[in-house]
Amino acid sequence: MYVVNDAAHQNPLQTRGRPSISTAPCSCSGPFARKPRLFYGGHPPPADQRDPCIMALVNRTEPFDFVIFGATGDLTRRKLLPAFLRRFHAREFDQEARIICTARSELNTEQFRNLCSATLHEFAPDIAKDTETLNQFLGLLTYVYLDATEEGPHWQELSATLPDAERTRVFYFATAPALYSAICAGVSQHNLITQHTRVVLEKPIGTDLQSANEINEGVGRYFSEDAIYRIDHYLGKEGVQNILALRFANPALEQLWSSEAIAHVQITAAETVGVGDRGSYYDKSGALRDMVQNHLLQVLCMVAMDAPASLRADDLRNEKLKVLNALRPMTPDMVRKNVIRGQYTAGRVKGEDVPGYVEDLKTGRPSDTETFVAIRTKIRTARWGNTPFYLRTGKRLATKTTEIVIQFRPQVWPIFTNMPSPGRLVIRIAPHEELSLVLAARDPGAGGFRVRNATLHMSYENEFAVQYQDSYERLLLDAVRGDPALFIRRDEVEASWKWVEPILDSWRYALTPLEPYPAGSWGPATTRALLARDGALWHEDMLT
Ligand SMILES: NC(=O)C1=CN([C@@H]2O[C@H](COP(=O)(O)OP(=O)(O)OC[C@H]3O[C@@H](n4cnc5c(N)ncnc54)[C@H](OP(=O)(O)O)[C@@H]3O)[C@@H](O)[C@H]2O)C=CC1
Ligand SMILES: O=C1O[C@H](COP(=O)(O)O)[C@@H](O)[C@H](O)[C@H]1O
Repeated sequence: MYVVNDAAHQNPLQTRGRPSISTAPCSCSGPFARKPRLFYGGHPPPADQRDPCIMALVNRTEPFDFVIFGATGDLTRRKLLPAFLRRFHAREFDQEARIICTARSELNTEQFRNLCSATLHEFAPDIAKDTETLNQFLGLLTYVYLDATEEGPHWQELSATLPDAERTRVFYFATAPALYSAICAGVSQHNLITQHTRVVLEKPIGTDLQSANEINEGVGRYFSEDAIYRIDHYLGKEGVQNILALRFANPALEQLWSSEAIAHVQITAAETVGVGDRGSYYDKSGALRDMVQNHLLQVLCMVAMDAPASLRADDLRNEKLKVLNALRPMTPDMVRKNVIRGQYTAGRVKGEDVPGYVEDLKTGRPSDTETFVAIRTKIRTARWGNTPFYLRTGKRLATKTTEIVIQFRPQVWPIFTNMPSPGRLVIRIAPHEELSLVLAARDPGAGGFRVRNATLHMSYENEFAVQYQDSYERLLLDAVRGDPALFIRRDEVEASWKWVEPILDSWRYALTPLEPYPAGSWGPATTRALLARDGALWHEDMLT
């Protein structure tokens, strides 16, 4: 049988999708013997359709211990456990792995596994229906009651689940950040930090620069920076990583990648969902902290950074940091002119009536938290100095869309009398990964030389016949393997907060009005004016 070579790789960005296989002889007989079929890291076919010789070309991990703090929470249920189940099903790790789940709910392991079974049927139904895989996976889970803020025997119980100091050990903090320091102190006091331990921090890393520093220092007292993995799930998205390939594997495109050819860049993360049951968190956060400080700025970095020397973590992070440091600082006057903040009111989304934000909160009190933000900014570099970047995100918008629009400049001396609007490249990340290049083309037929726009379109789903990983699948296993390339370094967090803070300060003095927008729209009406003054249109307006 052909077997996967388990050699740990150095950088999944470089090796992902092409791990080596060793050629131990196949022990099978019949039509499949010596004729292995291969698939690339996606989900293998259901068990009953599996070719006995199929070996996933996935980078198998060594056995590891993964401890989740906050294992009864929403994130663990909806994202972490389904992601692990999928990777287990793809045979990226085997039954020697241990996933230790901790929280304050009074449960034993059997009760916890039963809860997980129901959760996995809900959030990974395609895999959970394979009972053999599901049961094997549930067998990896152990539940330990643990209140991070209290000393007590539960820490010894946790310790007892971690007998092997030589194994990779990951602590995943899926709790409120206020608990991070207490958890670090607990694992340290009980000698649970080994030289093979790393820690994954969920967002938000703070609500401003000072609180971010407090969190980073709190964790930094126990873990060195290279053992701290700050997750930003946007970096794990296939479409976001593809920005690297698009830019740095297509030199012709990279030649155009500057203010010389690019009039402006739009980065949009629009959601149709409202605040849901995360109101108590969201109302203290708002769209600027929840989405812009982290996800949108990271995407902006991927679009704007210079080519890194390699795909190694620090090379990537150094280039991203330069972009963050080059963002034009916001003064109160600039915030007033360049930032729109809005809050959704009742409206219709996808054909359904939905309530406004304040009703969604169910507190009975008004709120001045923004559920929408649009920002016009510039990057003070020779490459980008003359190109505005527009960022926009919001809840209860017209469609679920995450995309980047690269708007090219118009022809300097048009020889055609009826030139259409200048071309653009649209990098769509959600709901599907797609690339569209809008170019001018001659309209065929009689009637003179007419030019109009035509679109070259590529859908990743059609182009690459693989079902690729969700970002949490990728990032969890990157943390296990010890590859920090898609995680955020402390100085990036600080630089992001430094840029965002003046906006928050200016809002505190009510210098920017909170504008209502109906659910199902594209945000407050003034959002259009932000671009109109540069003679530009948002993407949806270009299409009408
Ligand atoms: N949910 C999401 O979609 C996202 C969440 N995040 C972040 O992930 C983190 C977790 O979010 P989420 O799952 O939604 O939060 P939840 O409130 O749903 O879950 C919190 C978890 O923390 C546990 N917990 C609370 N207090 C203690 C304590 N003193 N000791 C030990 N465990 C404790 C809870 O256990 P118990 O209930 O048993 O007490 C529960 O398991 C947050 O930082 C959030 O910002 C980030 C991105 C998305
Ligand atoms: O981190 C967050 O991201 C989600 C949006 O993520 P996406 O992958 O669906 O684009 C957002 O809903 C949530 O408020 C925020 O905390």
